[in-house]
Amino acid sequence: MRSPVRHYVGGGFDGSGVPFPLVDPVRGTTAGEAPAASRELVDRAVDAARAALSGPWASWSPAERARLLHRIADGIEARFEEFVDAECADTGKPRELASTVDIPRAVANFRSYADLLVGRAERSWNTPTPDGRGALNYTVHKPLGVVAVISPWNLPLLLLTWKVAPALATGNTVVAKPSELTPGTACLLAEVMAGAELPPGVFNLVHGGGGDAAGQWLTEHPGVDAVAFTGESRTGSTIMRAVAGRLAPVSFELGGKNAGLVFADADLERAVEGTLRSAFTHSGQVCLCTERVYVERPVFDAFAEALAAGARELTGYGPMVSAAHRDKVLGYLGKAAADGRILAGGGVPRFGDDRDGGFWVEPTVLTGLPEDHPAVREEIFGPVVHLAPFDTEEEALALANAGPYGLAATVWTGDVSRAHRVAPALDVGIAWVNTWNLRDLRTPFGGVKASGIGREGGDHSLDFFSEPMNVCVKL
Ligand SMILES: NC(=O)C1=CN([C@@H]2O[C@H](COP(=O)(O)OP(=O)(O)OC[C@H]3O[C@@H](n4cnc5c(N)ncnc54)[C@H](O)[C@@H]3O)[C@@H](O)[C@H]2O)C=CC1
Ligand SMILES: O=C(O)/C=C/C=C(\O)C(=O)O
Repeated sequence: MRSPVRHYVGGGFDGSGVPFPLVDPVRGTTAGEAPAASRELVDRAVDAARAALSGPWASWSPAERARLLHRIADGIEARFEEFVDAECADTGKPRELASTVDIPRAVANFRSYADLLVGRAERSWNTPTPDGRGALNYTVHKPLGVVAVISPWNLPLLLLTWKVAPALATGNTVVAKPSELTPGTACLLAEVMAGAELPPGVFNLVHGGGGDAAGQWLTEHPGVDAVAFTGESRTGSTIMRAVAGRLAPVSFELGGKNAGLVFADADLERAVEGTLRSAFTHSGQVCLCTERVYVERPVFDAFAEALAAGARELTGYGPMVSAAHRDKVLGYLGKAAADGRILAGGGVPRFGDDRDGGFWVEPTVLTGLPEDHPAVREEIFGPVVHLAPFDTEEEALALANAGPYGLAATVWTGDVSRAHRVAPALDVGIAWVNTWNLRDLRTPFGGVKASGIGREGGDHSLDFFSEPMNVCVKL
């Protein structure tokens, strides 16, 4: 059984609220419960965050805030195995994934924003004036105020800390709401915060659902100055409407339907290995995963055969996060089976043990569907990839750039000129050439079209969470 999930408001833990069940995705059994925050508790969290803005936190220097971020990172490392346990219990993801990606990246999120903060430059300009004495203009960065951070269930701690770290680095106060499906590591993070000598109210955590629950009450709250959100594009639209009346800024990382392009000049083995990783990491439940691959016709059959064989051989993958999500993914597979061909997977694996009650879907390779088919156009967010051939570079680009999303893409080619021609022509926020998900936390991260608003990462996050103010001094 998990340790109790609690809210953290004004520097104190709080277990109030109607409990909702937490389900083990591996077996489908109830594995604990979490309290749903009342509207009154959400109000208290926002009030605590507002009050903390004018408390001792306001006078912390960037160097002090950077030291705090390192203390938080140290605190996560000190309880590393507990964090891994909680992340696996909530998501069902393989231990290997949580211990090499999710939890180390949460640590890196705090450390890298600490380092960026210390090295951040304030710009200045010498401005000529008619009297010849000039003026000095310089920029001061102020916090936005109370920031709501709303995060999804797929990479719970990674995506929460990706926003909490820069928000605190820049002097804001935070009210965080993790996904109701995966509250465990956020609660451990609050325990780490409680031991990190953070003034009360600087970091607050409330649990509960999205619509007509903690998420909505937070985004509609007049005391929330900005919203940073990762999740579904439709939820992003709802949140935009919620903040529109008070014109609060938003930073959104939303869905994707990411394309991979495999050219005939690519190292095919490397392209297959990379596509297995980009399609099936965390069973496809990463917004950056590849869901459609376009392969140059001369190598289509060889690529399809090798990818399908690789998918059939995959072991050690995890389940879908919930029964509802499993049913959504299987719904797409049902339609795809009727309208196209399944080259690998396509169903539910049988284990002959208690995992048969869990939310599993086989790694699946599809082909033969038209481009307007729901399984090719809509974000499935599961272990499903569709393959289609192309004949020219122009056609490949047109196929990749079609559709409402524009988050990420991969290009597999052995031709350097082609790589530099094709990658920038893709309508996405990030294009990888001969690799996937190689991340440098200083680079801009986000999507175009329905995949997001704004960029996070490096200075982009520090800029979003700050209000730049110009001071002009006549000399
Ligand atoms: N980064 C991405 O691209 C992600 C995409 N998804 C996609 O979204 C689908 C649904 O997953 P969910 O986690 O349910 O995504 P979601 O967008 O519904 O939820 C993400 C977060 O937003 C909150 N939320 C939901 N409705 C809200 C509202 N009206 N106001 C404020 N907060 C709200 C949720 O409680 C959760 O904390 C998945 O099947 C997948 O297709 C899910 C996770 C990440
Ligand atoms: O920041 C990263 O490296 C990963 C981000 C992934 C998402 O935003 C997602 O899966 O939702």
